[in-house]
Amino acid sequence: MKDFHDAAKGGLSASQLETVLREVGAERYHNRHPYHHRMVAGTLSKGELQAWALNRYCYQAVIPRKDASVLARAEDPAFRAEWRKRIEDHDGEDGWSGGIARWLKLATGLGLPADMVKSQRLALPATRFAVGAYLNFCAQRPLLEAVASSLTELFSPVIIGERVPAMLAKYDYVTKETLAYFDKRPEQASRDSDFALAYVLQHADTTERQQSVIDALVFKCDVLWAMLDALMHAYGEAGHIPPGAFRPEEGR
Ligand SMILES: O=C(O)c1cc(C(=O)O)c2c(n1)C(=O)C(=O)c1cc(C(=O)O)[nH]c1-2
Repeated sequence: MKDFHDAAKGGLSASQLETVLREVGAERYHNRHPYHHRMVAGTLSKGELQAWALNRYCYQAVIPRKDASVLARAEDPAFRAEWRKRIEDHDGEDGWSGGIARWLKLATGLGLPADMVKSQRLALPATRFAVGAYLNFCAQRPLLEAVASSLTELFSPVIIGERVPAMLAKYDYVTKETLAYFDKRPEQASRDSDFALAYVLQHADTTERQQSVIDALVFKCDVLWAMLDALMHAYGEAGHIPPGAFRPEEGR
């Protein structure tokens, strides 16, 4: 395992920086997590899949809020015009015709009541903390780091490409309609991450800034990783469901 804490030492060219950022993804993105491996192997119980969908809803719900905080600090109108597409993707025209609504459909398609998912009350404490940390990071760190923290999206088409066919093949109750959220994501993620990567490569123009964008991406991988760790601890072998959190009706 590579340690990225001084990966920018001595300064990097733009293409070297891009290489390091991609290495962060190759080593630390959540497609390497055992919960994901179990999902694509078809060995998660329905309760574990429901718990994943329920908890991931908290992440989906915070994305447009963190994007609004990025937008609020961007001084360049062209940057804002590009970045606001992210909010439109998730909220749609009326709040409930975009990605958040499609994620809700995914959760209800797995048998969860919409109100329960939307309330976020039964999410794991660690999910709420991880998602809150992402929101705070984007609100408090410099704009460049907030943009860099979105670069996990460079790798999301890969995990979606692993997840969707496997879920359709391995779980007979999962339908294409339930997974419609993912139909648009790879295209949206590529558009967004191309823009974010170009911005980061252009603006990370000192060794210090280069290290800060690498650290931001590592942090974001940790957010996604921590969410799957929490699911595994609660719903996997250990079975330590925290008080007040979602309890699958069926046993494992
Ligand atoms: O399915 C996934 O594994 C996955 C990962 C990520 C990501 O890498 O952050 C995002 C999404 N999905 C996603 O659907 C999404 O809208 C999204 C927005 C962002 C972001 O950081 O701005 N990441 C992601």
